[in-house]
Amino acid sequence: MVAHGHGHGLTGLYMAFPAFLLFFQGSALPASPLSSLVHSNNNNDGAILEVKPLVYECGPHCKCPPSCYMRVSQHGIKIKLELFKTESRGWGVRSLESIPVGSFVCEYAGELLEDKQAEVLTGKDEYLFNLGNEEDPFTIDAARKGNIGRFINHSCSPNMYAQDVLYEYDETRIPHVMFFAQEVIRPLEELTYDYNYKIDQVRDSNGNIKKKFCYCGSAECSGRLY
Ligand SMILES: C[S@@+](CC[C@H](N)C(=O)[O-])C[C@H]1O[C@@H](n2cnc3c(N)ncnc32)[C@H](O)[C@@H]1O
Repeated sequence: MVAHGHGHGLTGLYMAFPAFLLFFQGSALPASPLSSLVHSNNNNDGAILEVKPLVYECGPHCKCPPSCYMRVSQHGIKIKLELFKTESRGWGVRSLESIPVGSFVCEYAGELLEDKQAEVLTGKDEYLFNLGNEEDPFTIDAARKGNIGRFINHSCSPNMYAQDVLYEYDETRIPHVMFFAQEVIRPLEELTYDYNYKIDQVRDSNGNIKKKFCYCGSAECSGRLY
């Protein structure tokens, strides 16, 4: 399987789609979600300035209003984004406006797969995002259903990071994957994140190492996506 994703560089990404919601019906929230919040570097403007292992936002069980500053990424895309054709990497996504550092940009939406399901998918693995739990791996598949997040390309010098976020349930194996700006992003600059592949670790169904060149154009480019 070829999926990009968190930390492990195994292989791809996910929004709350119906299958996922059904799966989580009845999941319990922690007794006090606020007590589990990662507060540091989350300022009153709703900016998260560096990636955290996990961020709890306020959820349906909190008494705070929808405008609460602990509801950073759950209201959807607020920035004008544009899909455009890149020269060498297919479709890409750029912002039509300036994005302040730490701002929420968009979610990676798709269907939730158990890793075993993902393994049997063939030919459509470029839209897989691995949620990164080694023992209980889940994958977000944006091949058939997804949002604009599925068109965001990889860069070896990315301007966004993927942040795990929970708010409406407490299932740490299946967080929302939310993209935040890790620097000020200028208008018309392409949005990118690090797919986190490990070179020579991606294999085809026969066990042969797969190679893909990286065309991110960064001065720090490693030359290979995987
Ligand atoms: C999640 S999709 C991104 C959207 C894709 N460009 C499209 O047109 O649908 C991932 C695929 O985009 C291409 N891609 C993304 N970043 C790339 C990069 N830096 N260099 C080369 N190809 C890239 C690869 O084909 C990769 O498998």
